[in-house]
Amino acid sequence: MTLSRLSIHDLRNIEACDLELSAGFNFLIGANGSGKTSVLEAVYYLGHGRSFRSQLTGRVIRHQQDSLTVHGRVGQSGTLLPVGLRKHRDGTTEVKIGEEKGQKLFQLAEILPMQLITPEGFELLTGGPKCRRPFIDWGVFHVEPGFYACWSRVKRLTKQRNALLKTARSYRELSYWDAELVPLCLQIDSWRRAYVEKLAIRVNALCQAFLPEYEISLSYSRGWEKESDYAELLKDNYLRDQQLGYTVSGPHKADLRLRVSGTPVEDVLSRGQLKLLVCALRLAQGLQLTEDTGKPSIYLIDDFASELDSGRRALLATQLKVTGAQVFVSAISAEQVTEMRDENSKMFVVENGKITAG
Ligand SMILES: Nc1ncnc2c1ncn2[C@@H]1O[C@H](COP(=O)(O)OP(=O)(O)OP(=O)(O)O)[C@@H](O)[C@H]1O
Repeated sequence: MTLSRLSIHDLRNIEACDLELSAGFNFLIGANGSGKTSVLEAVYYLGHGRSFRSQLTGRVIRHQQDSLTVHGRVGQSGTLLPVGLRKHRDGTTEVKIGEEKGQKLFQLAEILPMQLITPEGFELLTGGPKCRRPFIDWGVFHVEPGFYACWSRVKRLTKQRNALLKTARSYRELSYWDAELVPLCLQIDSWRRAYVEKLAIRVNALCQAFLPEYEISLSYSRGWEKESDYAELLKDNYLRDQQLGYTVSGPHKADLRLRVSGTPVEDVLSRGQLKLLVCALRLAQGLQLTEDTGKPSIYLIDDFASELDSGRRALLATQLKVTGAQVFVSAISAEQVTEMRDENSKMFVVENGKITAG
C-alpha cells in the first residue's frame, strides 16, 4: 500500500497542508522545530491511531484547537481508498475508511502497515520485553487474521484471572478460566514462534550487509519455562501467583533476545551499530510482510542522518530501495539524503509548519 495524498490539519505546528506524495521516497527537509517529525507523526496516526511521541493527544493537537485531522488516499489494487482519522481533546477518535464512518483503528492498521525508525528507536534493543513484544506482534497481526481477536481475549482473560487471584480460596476457582485461557495462549505462542523463525533468517541476511563483523542471533522466548506444560504450570504456580497478585508466566511475558556471540547486543554494539540493527529488524519485518501478504510496508525514518556515517547511510538507502516501499525521511539538509534521491523521489521543504514541494 502507498499513500498517494496526505492532508493534515491542526497537528502540532501544522495548521493545514495537502501533499501529493511519491510512491517511492518522500523527503522532509527543514530546520530544527520546523515540523518534519510532525508530518511523520501524522502518517503514523493513520496507521496506529496514536502518536509515537506523546501519549496525550491534547499535546499533539495544535494549540487552541479542538481536534486534529489526518486524511490520506491509499493506493489499493488500482483504486484509491480514502482513509481518515480525527482525534479530539477529550480522547475520542473518529475513523473513516472509504465512505464508511465509525470504523475501528485496527482496520486502519490492517490497511496501512508501517515501520518507524527514530533516533530513540534503540528502545527496541535496550528497553524491556514490553518494547519488543509489540514488534513481534506487529508481524503476527499482519499475517494471522485471528491474532487480534485471540490476543485481545488472552489479555482480557489474564486480567480477570489476576482479579480472581485476589479472592480465590483454591485453584479450583481459577481452573474454569484457565481451561479457556491455555489453548489461546498456546495458539499465540505458536504464531509468534513461527513468525520469529521466519524473521530471523531475514534479519541474519540484512545483518550480513549492515554489520558483517558480528554474528548476531535472534531468538524467541515464549514467557514461560521451556518444556513445561502451560496448564500444569498455571496450576503449580497458583500459590506464588496469588502471593504476587498476578499471573507471573504466560505469553504476556514473551520476549525477543538479540545477542552477539552470547552477549546482549546493547553491551557490545555502538550507538550507530545499534541503529543499523534496528534498521535491519524493521526492514526484515517489512520484507517478510510483503512475502507473506503481498502488501508492502511504509517506512517512516526520522532524522535519517543521526548516528550514521555516509557509508552506512548509503547502505541503508540501498536496502530501502530494494524493498520498493514508500519511504518518508526527515533530515535537516538535502545533502544528508543525496544517496537516496532518484527520479521518483519528492522533496518537501518544511518551514514553521508550512510544507512546500521543493
Ligand atoms: N500542540 C502544539 N501546537 C502547536 N505547536 C506545537 C505543538 N506541539 C509542538 N509544537 C511545535 O511544533 C514544532 C514541532 O516540530 P517537530 O518536532 O515536528 O520538528 P522537527 O522539524 O522534526 O525538528 P527536529 O529537527 O528538531 O527534530 C515545534 O516547533 C514545537 O514547538
